[in-house]
Amino acid sequence: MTVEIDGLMRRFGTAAALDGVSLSLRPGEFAALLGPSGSGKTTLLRILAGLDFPDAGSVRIAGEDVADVPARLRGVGVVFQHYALFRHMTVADNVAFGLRVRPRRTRPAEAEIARRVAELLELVQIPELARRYPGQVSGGQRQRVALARALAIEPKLLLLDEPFGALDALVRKDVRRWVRGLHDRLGITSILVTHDQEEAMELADRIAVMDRGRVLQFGTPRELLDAPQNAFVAGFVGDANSLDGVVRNGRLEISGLGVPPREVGWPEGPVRVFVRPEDLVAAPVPSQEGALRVVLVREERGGTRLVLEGEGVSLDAMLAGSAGRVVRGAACSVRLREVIAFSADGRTRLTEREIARSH
Ligand SMILES: Nc1ncnc2c1ncn2[C@@H]1O[C@H](COP(=O)(O)OP(=O)(O)OP(=O)(O)O)[C@@H](O)[C@H]1O
Repeated sequence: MTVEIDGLMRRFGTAAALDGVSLSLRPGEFAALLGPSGSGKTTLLRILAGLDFPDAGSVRIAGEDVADVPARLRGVGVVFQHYALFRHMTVADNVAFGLRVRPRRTRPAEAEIARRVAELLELVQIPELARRYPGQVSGGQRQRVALARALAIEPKLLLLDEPFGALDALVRKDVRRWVRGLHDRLGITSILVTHDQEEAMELADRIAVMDRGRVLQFGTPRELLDAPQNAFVAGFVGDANSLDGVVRNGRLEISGLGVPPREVGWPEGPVRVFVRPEDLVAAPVPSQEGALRVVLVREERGGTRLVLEGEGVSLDAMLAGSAGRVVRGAACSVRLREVIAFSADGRTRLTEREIARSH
């Protein structure tokens, strides 16, 4: 089932919540909308669900323009962060709700509804909770009820708005893996709204990075990490250090790192430079030589992660494998392995890996 979103605009007063959003989803795809608060993610989801309407642009679901299709006839299942379960209804009645409110013509008989609810509770692995009320089950179980309720109408498209936000970290990991498995088994198309990168990276086939009502890039997690198309994506995805740089006389100078200028074939002028922690390799030096100081040391699986501070900069770096141990307060120098840089307006990617080659 395809979803084609074309040129969506949505204004609230003078502010544009969506400012020309176009996206195309493949059948069976799991997409995520990732972006800071207020970037328009929920507005886009609400328009897809038929709970809000665009000022311009179109949405086609399975080839059909849904502008005039009311929410309950769109075949779209929605799960919100706060479940929105009916507290006075049992788990089974909550799941049955979407079927019972159908117009009589398409409403299944009660026996059929009961059969489908039992099947769905099996699917989400909580058959024993059918007669309980939402207040009598755990957060993770409530989330499963909300999913079963969204799936009851056999949606072609499943919309998930921060569905794991209210769960604690451990349950969250479990539930999201399970949701991805369910998506794969049912063969539906899903869109997840989140501001948690790790969640988007783990769950989604492709991620749309949003900022201020626009989609700045739509790509696989790998594409976003390896080839960000603009400075916003480079800074937002993957914890990169963002640094001021300038190209002068054909050489790139990066402020605050204490690394020598490098020859680059870029136009003269200011640039924004992004360096991932793995590509900023630190090694201790005698204290009078180092411009950078270690302020935090954290042991990780892949090595020792450091936070370094220098004149006007705070950097996430990795300790060189050969460096032994460092303590807080130690002086360090750094070596750059790979950088991604953009022109000052953030729109033109200059080049990658140029610095790496010059080492
Ligand atoms: N009903 C509304 N009335 C006025 N402004 C709104 C309304 N709904 C959303 N907005 C504004 O539109 C912009 C986009 O909001 P939206 O909720 O889509 O962002 P979001 O990316 O989902 O944010 P969050 O991650 O905080 O949920 C925000 O500036 C918000 O204040």
